[in-house]
Amino acid sequence: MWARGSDTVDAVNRLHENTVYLPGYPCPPSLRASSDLGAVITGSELLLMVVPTQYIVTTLGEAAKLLQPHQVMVSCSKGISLASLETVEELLERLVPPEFRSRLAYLSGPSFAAEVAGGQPTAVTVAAKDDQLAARVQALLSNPRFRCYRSTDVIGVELAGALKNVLAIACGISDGLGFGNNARAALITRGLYEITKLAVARGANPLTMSGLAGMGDLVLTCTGDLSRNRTVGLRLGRGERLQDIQASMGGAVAEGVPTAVAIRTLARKLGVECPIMQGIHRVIHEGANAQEVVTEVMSRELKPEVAPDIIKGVIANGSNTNLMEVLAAAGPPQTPAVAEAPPPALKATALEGAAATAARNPRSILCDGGRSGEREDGAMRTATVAVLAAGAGAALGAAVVAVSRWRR
Ligand SMILES: NC(=O)c1ccc[n+]([C@@H]2O[C@H](COP(=O)([O-])OP(=O)(O)OC[C@H]3O[C@@H](n4cnc5c(N)ncnc54)[C@H](O)[C@@H]3O)[C@@H](O)[C@H]2O)c1
Ligand SMILES: O=P(O)(O)OC[C@H](O)CO
Repeated sequence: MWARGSDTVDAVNRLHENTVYLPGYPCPPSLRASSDLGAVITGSELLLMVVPTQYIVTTLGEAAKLLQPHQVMVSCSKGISLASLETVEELLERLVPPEFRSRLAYLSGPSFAAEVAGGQPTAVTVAAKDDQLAARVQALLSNPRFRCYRSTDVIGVELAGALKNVLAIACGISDGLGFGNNARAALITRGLYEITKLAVARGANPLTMSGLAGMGDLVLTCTGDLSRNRTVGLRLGRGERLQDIQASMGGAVAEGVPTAVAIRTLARKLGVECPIMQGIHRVIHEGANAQEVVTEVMSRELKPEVAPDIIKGVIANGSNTNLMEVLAAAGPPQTPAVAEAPPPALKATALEGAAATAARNPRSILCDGGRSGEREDGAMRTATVAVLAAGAGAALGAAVVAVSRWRR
């Protein structure tokens, strides 16, 4: 093991415990620590790179040139470079020799170090562009207490791991302000939507966001008090200053603090709207009042839960997902049959008609068209219901009937 500080090296070699960063968890006596990075790199077959993202370039630097194609490097860092807006994948591909690029893998997912060290059951994702490399790392690192899944969606796994840290700070702030479970659940859910939009805009598979590196790590870090990012948020919400919080962390890092800056710039460049992430940036880096930011975010223009252009992006980027295989296998889409909203007195008949149309057509899905919402003074209206014939209807099975009613 390489460590920067001689106190860490000493503690691991003499006491067989990382008393500086992970006290209370004995290391195997066979583990040797050194501060000679070149020696550690050249003497290893599989390297785990676990340096905080903002220090990767200065730490690895010239030593990256020592890497040989028979070796493998697995990054466990979760962040985005503030200096260049690069993901860890992009940073490493720039630093290592060209022939080593195919030897890079990325490990991410819900994994508090203390629980892993304590032998608690943990599941993570290992991503590599080459599935065979991912499978090799998966086999090497898995054991009955540490289960690795594999993926080839490197950008998805990387962005999910980096962006959840910003949301963990948001959840901490919310809890620190005294908001309840509803607020935390809303932040996690709408935060995942923002992560998905950004990741899909960078070419990620949307399904990765519901996996261990996405939803898994997001839930862990937003709700688990072992999280440094959530803890920073909690203390901010209770009124402490960021500088004081960071100064008290003994060198430990909350990756979400710099990632919040990087992601604001990245979101602007990609043209992706991320109100929660932007709000967090304003609170932690611009000194905005958290209560006021919450009110602003909650008072924005009302909108659909999932924007239509996101669905298009998801389909376009999900070309290696089962969904696209299902769509392709189901053949060309059929002409949509649409049942428009009837006057209130006739609605039951029209809805039954729409449902009957769906039932006759095994390839159809019946869903809420979501187009109504216009006010008709004091009147209660029934939502427009559209029967959309989608090619995947047959494969998806049951038709869903969603009818909504509302009163203003
Ligand atoms: N701790 C976890 O539970 C956990 C789990 C999964 C992934 N990660 C990721 O691993 C990465 C490292 O996190 P950690 O928990 O090991 O860090 P940490 O907060 O425990 O420790 C910070 C580390 O950064 C080093 N450091 C501080 N200043 C530095 C500098 N100027 N140059 C080089 N190194 C410097 C310190 O020596 C120390 O090793 C992060 O990207 C984190 O998101 C952490
Ligand atoms: O302590 P945090 O907030 O850096 O989170 C640690 C890991 O990323 C959890 O998977």
